[in-house]
Amino acid sequence: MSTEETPVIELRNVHKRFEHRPDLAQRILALAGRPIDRRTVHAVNGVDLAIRRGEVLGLVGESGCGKSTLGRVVAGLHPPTEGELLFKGQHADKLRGAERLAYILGVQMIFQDPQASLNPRQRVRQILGEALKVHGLSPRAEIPARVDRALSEVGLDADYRERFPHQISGGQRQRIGIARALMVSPSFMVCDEPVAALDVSIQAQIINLFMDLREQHGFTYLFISHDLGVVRHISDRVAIMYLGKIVEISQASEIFARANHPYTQALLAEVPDVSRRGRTFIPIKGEIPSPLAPPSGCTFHPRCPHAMPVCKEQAPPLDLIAPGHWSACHLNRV
Ligand SMILES: Nc1ncnc2c1ncn2[C@@H]1O[C@H](COP(=O)(O)OP(=O)(O)OP(=O)(O)O)[C@@H](O)[C@H]1O
Repeated sequence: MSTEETPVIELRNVHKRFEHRPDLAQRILALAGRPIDRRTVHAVNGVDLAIRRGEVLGLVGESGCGKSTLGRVVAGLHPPTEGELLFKGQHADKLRGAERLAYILGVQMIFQDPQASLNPRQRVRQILGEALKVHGLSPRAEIPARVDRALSEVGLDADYRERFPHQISGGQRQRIGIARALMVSPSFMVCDEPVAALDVSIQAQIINLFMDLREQHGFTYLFISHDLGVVRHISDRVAIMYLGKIVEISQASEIFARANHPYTQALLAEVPDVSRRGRTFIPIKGEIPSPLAPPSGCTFHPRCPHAMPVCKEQAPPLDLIAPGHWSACHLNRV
């Protein structure tokens, strides 16, 4: 395989498990002697995924299905519990020194809540310059000019340099988060619900900024969102996640025109479509089960309108059902 074809990121049978985090009520009950629930949360449950250079891969699914955890695994913030993570064809856990730094800086994460991810006690120039200083990536004298360049790339003027995060609006704070990522010249961005906390009008501006940056720098994006409208707008391919697994993946146009998996079909049916007034709104039956006790077989079977006996017993693998289109459903096997 030539370097051109090597995916930027490749996951091979990646799992991420956590010890269950007790909530406040459970911690209070534990003080009274009630045993703490020590079951394991299987947040990512055997994901195979290759992300190609320059593509925008949208990752969609309901809250709690493991999207953020998968994004953090890709960005190197969570080591996989099991399976392999490759960056440009090299095993991420074997990278050392400059190669490890190239991965850690090359894959930047943009978070939903820029307020929480920006140090409230630092001015914008300090927030933006920090990684360059820590890693000795630039002579100190050159940092202010690089800060101004990054601010200009995200559409902010140099006046923002001296401000603190609380002196900036939500949309502008997200621009600062993106400028901070740009400072270390990444090639890949994991965007975890980056516009979910913003007003709709601001959302469009930030999405346009992501697309402009992609054009200028050739970035690759893993774009995590529960909003199919946003994902449809920007993605080349879309992966649908359910209880820690990818259940369908294909070109975005294919997913929206010919969704195969009953879960994807249900998600699409949930998107209110203003252009088709009077369309019936079909919510997905029931709630997403807890990853502490996932259902047997196909984990979607308790909510699936087409469930068959085999669905309760065997987990369907991802099958190739059309060129570039994979879906994990027993209906494709009967
Ligand atoms: N550090 C952690 N410790 C324990 N459990 C965790 C941890 N991080 C995530 N989880 C659990 O893993 C599961 C998947 O969470 P994750 O945040 O990845 O889902 P998500 O699809 O991104 O949801 P959301 O959209 O609500 O952020 C959840 O049950 C969550 O409680």
